[in-house]
Amino acid sequence: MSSAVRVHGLWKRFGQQVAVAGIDLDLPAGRFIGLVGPNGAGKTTTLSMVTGLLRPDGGTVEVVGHDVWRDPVEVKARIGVLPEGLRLFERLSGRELLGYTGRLRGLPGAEVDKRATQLLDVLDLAGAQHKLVVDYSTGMRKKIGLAAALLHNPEVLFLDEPFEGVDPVSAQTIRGVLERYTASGATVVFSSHVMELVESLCDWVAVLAAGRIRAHGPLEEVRGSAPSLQKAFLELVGARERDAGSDLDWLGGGPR
Ligand SMILES: Nc1ncnc2c1ncn2[C@@H]1O[C@H](COP(=O)(O)OP(=O)(O)OP(=O)(O)O)[C@@H](O)[C@H]1O
Repeated sequence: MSSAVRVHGLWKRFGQQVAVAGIDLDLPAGRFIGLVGPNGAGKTTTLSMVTGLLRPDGGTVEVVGHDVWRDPVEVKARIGVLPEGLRLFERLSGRELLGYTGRLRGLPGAEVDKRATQLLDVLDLAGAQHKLVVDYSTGMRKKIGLAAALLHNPEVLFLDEPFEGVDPVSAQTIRGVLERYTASGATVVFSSHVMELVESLCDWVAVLAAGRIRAHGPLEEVRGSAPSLQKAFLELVGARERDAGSDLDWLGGGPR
């Protein structure tokens, strides 16, 4: 089994807050991989360090055999990233953004045009291609960000919460593109706290909580005998079955 990503002893601290507490991970190539964990678990921090956006305090990261921090250009040529809080060039149209991204990636102009037309079409953005990105909706921004991340046909695609704020129709479209991409041997690593989504898309998962890996492996292995990934996840992160409401006796009907 070849690895898409190898992480060893990864650490990140923000002041007193330890965000990532010594993670070891070996993510296999050609899989649809989900990085799951509750809010604040360290998913974004981990993905930022793995993709060369945030320097770790300690540890190493290798992507397709190259060290991310020693060999950043080699790694960045082989990966696509859809980061959280995606920043785009707002005053470009969707089509111009792809044209610019393609040239930055060193692709010939005619090839960029061809790929951009196909991606805009598949992602249902052809009608909005000449609109400025600043006027795009949340879902449209995710889709144009995804198109920009895919344009150079990366070996590994990293997506931070790609379905957040996306309607079901756009989610289905994104899903179709990603499934087709992994079916051809490429690797997707995406973060989410929506278990149903991860369970239906991924064949390999890593569960992160409080900056540590709680479980990782093929989906069936991590799910174990639990009826769903959600249940397995709640057990793994040690969530108590709280009586949500006993302290909120003022909430709802009755005197205000
Ligand atoms: N730039 C920063 N400065 C200070 N603390 C930070 C910073 N970035 C992250 N943290 C802290 O690190 C921890 C992990 O945050 P991170 O954003 O990686 O979690 P996450 O799993 O992506 O969460 P979510 O699902 O809510 O997006 C949190 O406690 C967060 O408050």
